[in-house]
Amino acid sequence: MVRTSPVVVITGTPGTGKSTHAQLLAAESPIPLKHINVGEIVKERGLYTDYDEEWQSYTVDEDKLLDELEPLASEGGIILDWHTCDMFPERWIDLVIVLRCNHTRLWERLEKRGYSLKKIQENNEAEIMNVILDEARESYQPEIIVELQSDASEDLQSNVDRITAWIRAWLKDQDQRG
Ligand SMILES: Nc1ncnc2c1ncn2[C@@H]1O[C@H](COP(=O)(O)OP(=O)(O)O)[C@@H](O)[C@H]1O
Repeated sequence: MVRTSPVVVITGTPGTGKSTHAQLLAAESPIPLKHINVGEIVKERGLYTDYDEEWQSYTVDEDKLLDELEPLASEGGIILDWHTCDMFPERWIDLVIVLRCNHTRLWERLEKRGYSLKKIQENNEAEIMNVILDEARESYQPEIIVELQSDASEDLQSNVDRITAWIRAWLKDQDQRG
């Protein structure tokens, strides 16, 4: 089944601005895009095997999660907002946005969110080490990966403008394919 609307992944270290971008993109997209906050779905629908107290995070049941997302992805017209991206089958994905944030700002955001020091350090280290960008590069073709800086609020609008421009081009390309 050929998708008539794209599947856009917005990924990045926690705190880089995934949900903020996803919400604005869903509001400004030229076609309806459903914002799927994957972390919320995992919690709400019990798509996990256990909860890791130390890291304050759920151990995701990958098979259950992919079964849950498969119909949405094949339909298209969704934004997959998650702090990891290597789990999604390549055939699902049309565009991968990797958000980046200056690690000092990221530290402040995660502190404000009330993360434990251990969790702040772990995520800060991941951002400095380009962990999510490397993960995206190992999982998808380079031409569908776009790295966007998300430090200041003006970045938000310019990033979403770039993504909506990409969506328009994708739609035109689909029309031409017939
Ligand atoms: N580009 C940006 N400029 C300034 N603040 C931002 C930006 N993107 C996100 N934020 C702020 O950073 C915090 C984390 O954003 P959020 O979207 O929840 O991140 P994530 O979903 O990646 O964990 C929020 O307080 C949000 O308002």
